[in-house]
Amino acid sequence: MPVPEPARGLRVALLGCGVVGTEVARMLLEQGTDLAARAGAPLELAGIAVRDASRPRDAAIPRALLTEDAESLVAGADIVIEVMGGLEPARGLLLRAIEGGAAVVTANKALLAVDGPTLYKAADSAGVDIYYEAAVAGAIPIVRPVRESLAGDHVRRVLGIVNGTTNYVLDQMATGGLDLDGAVRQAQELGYAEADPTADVDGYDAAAKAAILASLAFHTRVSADDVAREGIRGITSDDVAWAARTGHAVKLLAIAEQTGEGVSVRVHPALVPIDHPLAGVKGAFNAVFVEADGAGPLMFYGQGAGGRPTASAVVGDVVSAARHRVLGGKGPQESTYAARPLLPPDAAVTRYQVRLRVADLPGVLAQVAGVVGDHGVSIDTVRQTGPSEGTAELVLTTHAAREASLAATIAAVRTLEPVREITSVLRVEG
Ligand SMILES: NC(=O)C1=CN([C@@H]2O[C@H](COP(=O)(O)OP(=O)(O)OC[C@H]3O[C@@H](n4cnc5c(N)ncnc54)[C@H](O)[C@@H]3O)[C@@H](O)[C@H]2O)C=CC1
Ligand SMILES: N[C@@H](CC=O)C(=O)O
Ligand code: NA
Repeated sequence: MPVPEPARGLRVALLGCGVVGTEVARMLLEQGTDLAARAGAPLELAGIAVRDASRPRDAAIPRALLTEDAESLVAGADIVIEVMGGLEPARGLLLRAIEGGAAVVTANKALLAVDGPTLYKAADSAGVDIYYEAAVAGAIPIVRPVRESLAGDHVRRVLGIVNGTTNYVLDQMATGGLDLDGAVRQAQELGYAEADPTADVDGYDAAAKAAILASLAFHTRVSADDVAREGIRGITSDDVAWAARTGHAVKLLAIAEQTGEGVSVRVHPALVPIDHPLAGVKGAFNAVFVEADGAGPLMFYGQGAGGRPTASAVVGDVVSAARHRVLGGKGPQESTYAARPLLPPDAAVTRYQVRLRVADLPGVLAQVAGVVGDHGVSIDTVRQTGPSEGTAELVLTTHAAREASLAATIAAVRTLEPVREITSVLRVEG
């Protein structure tokens, strides 16, 4: 039997050698034999583009591979991996890689949520792959299942925790371990946070991921600007403690829904009942629920951040792209044929928990309840604590109401004479 010709090695260019890039390089170098067998050709790490090649680095990174000339590295590559982050030069380098005929793999959700369509169109025209599993929920296979496994189904809703940093921070606040700033610092040290962690804290990172997931799930172009976004900066330790007292956990949720009217995508903190599976998602773990007509409910769970888990998703994509180089073919392209209308943020319908401090006088509860009812919002439960120093705390939980009705209700309640303070307004989900 003739001995098969060894396949030509594929030149892989790595852009960025931070938390994720270091682990991608380690996997490519340490698992070369297995990866070559799975891809059908050796994956040769041709170089690693960095800002400063003289900086001390992990011992696994061969100095000879480091270059400060990303443009030249990209020019000769079969597969380009972008784990630098940021919009530029990442976008320009990826476009040049695609135009030069390379397949690209990126973890850069911020870029994809802002200008993904430019990259998808370029990849389509050049007939090359663009893969981005690591861009949503780190190690969890979610992009591929939504894009490929559910391509025959009708997805109604995607709901989940897609930011590891904020989940870690809320967890620390709940256990009394650290305050928001201290927990964010620790998330940075653990490699979960973005280069600028305000992207995590203020919900931009989760909004980018929600936009990518909604685009895939609903075959409709959704960009970061289309997502109603609220981060966790306003969440206090008191909110977290009250949540526990009323049988909830505070979570930063990403919710993408398709209704008869269109598509709504939002990111905000919410109270999740303590017996709901999302309430049990701890640390930097993520979980995503997908509800589809045929499949019914699906749940995806795993590590949403961190160097090695994210590198797992990146290297998986590299193997897929390499297989296409060896065997021919191409992965799926962007699908936006449905072009569903995008609904305004205040069209969302959800339940709310409102905490307010009121004067401890007879009839106050009836007065508040009357104003709430006048706005078409119905109260599910009321809880009162106090009195203390002449005031009592009311905790109202509503039935499902439109965001716009709730906003008008809160504005009216705030003007009532006995109302001293609206302490917090949190959505209740799950
Ligand atoms: N850290 C995580 O858990 C996850 C990160 N991601 C994404 O992966 C990407 C990388 O994230 P990290 O590794 O955490 O960031 P990082 O900040 O640790 O690493 C980025 C590296 O790229 C380098 N870099 C930036 N601009 C460069 C340029 N022009 N030329 C050469 N090198 C350049 C930086 O110096 C840095 O070392 C980002 O897009 C991030 O959003 C995605 C999922 C999870
Ligand atoms: N900063 C992100 C990293 C992964 O996408 C997070 O905390 O989830
Ligand atoms: Na993923």
